[in-house]
Amino acid sequence: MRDAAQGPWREYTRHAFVEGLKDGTLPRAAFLHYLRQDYVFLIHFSRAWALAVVKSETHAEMLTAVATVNALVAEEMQLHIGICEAAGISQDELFATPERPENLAYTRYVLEAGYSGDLLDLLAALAPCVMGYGEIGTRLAAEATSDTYRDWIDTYAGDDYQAACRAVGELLDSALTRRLGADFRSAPRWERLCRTFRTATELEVNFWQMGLTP
Ligand SMILES: Cc1ncc(CO)c(N)n1
Repeated sequence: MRDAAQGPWREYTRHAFVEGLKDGTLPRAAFLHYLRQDYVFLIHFSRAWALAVVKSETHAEMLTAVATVNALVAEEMQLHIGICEAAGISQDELFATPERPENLAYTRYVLEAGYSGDLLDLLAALAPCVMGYGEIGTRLAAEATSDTYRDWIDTYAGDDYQAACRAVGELLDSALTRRLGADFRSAPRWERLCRTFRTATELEVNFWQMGLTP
């Protein structure tokens, strides 16, 4: 799926916003604005993973989806709450953040993929978010030249997040095999799933771009 989205994937994982996190040149105001939007993003992203529980067909699928909901709500959103609190933004203020259109477009696209499709359609839309941040985290942990955004980088480079990426990768592989067969890349649906993955990747690029314009 990533091979089918090469151009957008590179724009996503090497966006100017990401490079600013790496070398610490990203303005603090842009980072906090992004983080507030991302908190709202994670609310809807958690809802989409909860929909993955609804669309599961096996206990193993349910387990991974439920673990992802928990990791988002109990861990990743805590990072946002903690950083914002330290910057003087209360939880009430954070929760009341007005949603930017780029944010709304992305999360509702993902939810819609799940509402009208099956688990595969939903996972194809969810995968770029999970896997992209996993890639960005490991690269920045190795290449960062500043400690300014170290907390953020360490969250995505850390063992917990990386383990979640592996679990989601295994879920996607097994869900594809179960529904389309071992040769799922030759199935008629494959191309459309790749297109969904690509669109979600493009929406990630727009999300970073939004982050640069508070
Ligand atoms: C926009 C966006 N994509 C992916 C992630 C990773 O969960 C995130 N926190 N925000």
